Amino acid sequence: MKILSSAQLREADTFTISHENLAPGALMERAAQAFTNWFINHCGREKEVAIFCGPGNNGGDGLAVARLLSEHNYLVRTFIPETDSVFSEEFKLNLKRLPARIPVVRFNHTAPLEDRHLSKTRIIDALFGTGLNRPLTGLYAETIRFLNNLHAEIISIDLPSGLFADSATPEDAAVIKASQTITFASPKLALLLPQNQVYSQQMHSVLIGLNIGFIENLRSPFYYVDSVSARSRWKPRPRFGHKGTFGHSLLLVGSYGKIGAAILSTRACLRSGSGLVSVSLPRAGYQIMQTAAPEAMVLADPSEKIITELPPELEKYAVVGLGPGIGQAAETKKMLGNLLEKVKVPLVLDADALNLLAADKSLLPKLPPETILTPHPKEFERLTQPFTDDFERLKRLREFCQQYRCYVVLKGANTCIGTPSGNHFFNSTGNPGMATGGSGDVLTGIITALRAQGYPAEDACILGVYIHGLAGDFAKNEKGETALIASDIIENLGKAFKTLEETA
Ligand SMILES: NC(=O)C1=CN([C@@H]2O[C@H](COP(=O)(O)OP(=O)(O)OC[C@H]3O[C@@H](n4cnc5c(N)ncnc54)[C@H](OP(=O)(O)O)[C@@H]3O)[C@@H](O)[C@H]2O)[C@@H](O)CC1
Ligand SMILES: Nc1ncnc2c1ncn2[C@@H]1O[C@H](COP(=O)(O)OP(=O)(O)O)[C@@H](O)[C@H]1O
Ligand SMILES: [K+]
Repeated sequence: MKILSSAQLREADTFTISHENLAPGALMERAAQAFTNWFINHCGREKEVAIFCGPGNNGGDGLAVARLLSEHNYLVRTFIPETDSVFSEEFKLNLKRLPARIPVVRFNHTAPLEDRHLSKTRIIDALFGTGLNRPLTGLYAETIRFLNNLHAEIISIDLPSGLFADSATPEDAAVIKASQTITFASPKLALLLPQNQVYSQQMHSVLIGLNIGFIENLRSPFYYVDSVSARSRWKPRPRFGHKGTFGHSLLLVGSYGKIGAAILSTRACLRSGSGLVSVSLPRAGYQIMQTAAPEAMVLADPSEKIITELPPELEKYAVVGLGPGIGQAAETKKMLGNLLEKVKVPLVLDADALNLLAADKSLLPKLPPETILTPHPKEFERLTQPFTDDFERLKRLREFCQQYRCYVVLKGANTCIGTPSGNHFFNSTGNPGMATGGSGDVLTGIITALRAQGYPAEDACILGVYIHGLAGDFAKNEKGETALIASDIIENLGKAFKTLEETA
């Protein structure tokens, strides 16, 4: 799914209205209906609903939602800040349509709102959406601070008011802190970035019937990977396939004390469909690996504690995955340099392989084209340089991928995959339970296995990250977030792949 900017959404609104000859307010009615459907499914009638409406079309949505919720027997009040803003036509239309039974409270100061028991209500924030063009001041800022201080549940329509959709919001700006944002037509870029997490704990995107053909022709470097887009990249295994069809993965993983990382990536690789898996690891890990993963073939490095050498016949493997648990010893770094000189098959680099690259950036131009790197934000910062905000980080990601013709999987909530063509794919699966040691090693195993099976680098990254998160979500259903460990993700890979297989 494409992530559209505010300007593109405006264009798509205008095109849809004129192309489908929609009556004034008809598209807003669809949006309000989509929001209301979500609300009815998630929020009971036990609490009163207080809807704060701004002067533009976001406020118009709020008024339409007030009418629809009242028709569904919710107790609703609306609140309109009195300023010298000009009300939009659709705001005025929906104000006219508001049934007389719904109170409209106009206020020019928040003090009189103190005794309206708002902390016991559910707040709907319809002050500003994608039309915000400068930080909020005056009564609007005061209203936002007042609402945040209530510590009530706030549900934002389209965007938390005060948040810029496509660029960095100034740090001291007044922005609603929502528990949920129900966003229209396309997830907004700002809601996918960690720096804005305080403004919306959850985000849910709903469709409002914007013209599909028009959206297909819009150009955007940003995509959201949902179940439909993940499924479209998945390929069934051919009936006459044999283990040779699905590739031979070589993993170079582990060091003394970190053989666990090697086991996690190996098991994940086996569970993700690689035809064969070989693991090269320090001698200390040989027996442990043979016992922990009998399906894998094990090659022991001459060194007891670290990886110092490349196994022979690199060309017989379909892919090489390197990094989890390897440490940063000088001999291991030499082996990495050697690998970059010799390797002719796709590479997946993670963890200390990335730290070794960061410590000697002269190795970066030697990365074979289409190498996949899977850093967490700190590792990415070491590879590039510190950034002031997440928008700058996205820019660095784009530049890095283009400069080194590589794919970067920037891990975290809504992991972002950068590609050499300048695109960014944000993942939709996963949960904070996955923030636990070893989760990343599992991801390396998955992506390596997908590359072994012949998935192009872009598909291997997108599908791998999606499946990893989906398995994490299944693990969360069983164990909850707190107790979740990386092995639980591996145990749920079967269920995750099966979900794709059955719905593709
Ligand atoms: N278009 C459609 O058909 C559909 C649109 N939809 C909905 O509309 C929303 C977008 O609506 P929108 O474009 O009217 O923008 P919105 O966010 O309500 O605010 C604009 C108003 O705020 C003002 N303003 C801006 N910044 C300000 C500031 N800092 N401080 C003070 N004022 C400020 C600006 O006036 P200005 O002062 O800049 O002249 C203008 O009056 C979108 O998020 C979605 O919810 C859906 O219903 C689907 C169909
Ligand atoms: N809050 C979160 N939501 C979704 N996924 C997360 C979250 N936190 C971490 N993850 C995922 O867990 C993995 C952690 O990887 P990493 O930091 O490399 O861990 P490790 O080095 O311990 O294996 C990444 O794939 C990341 O996307
Ligand atoms: K809003």
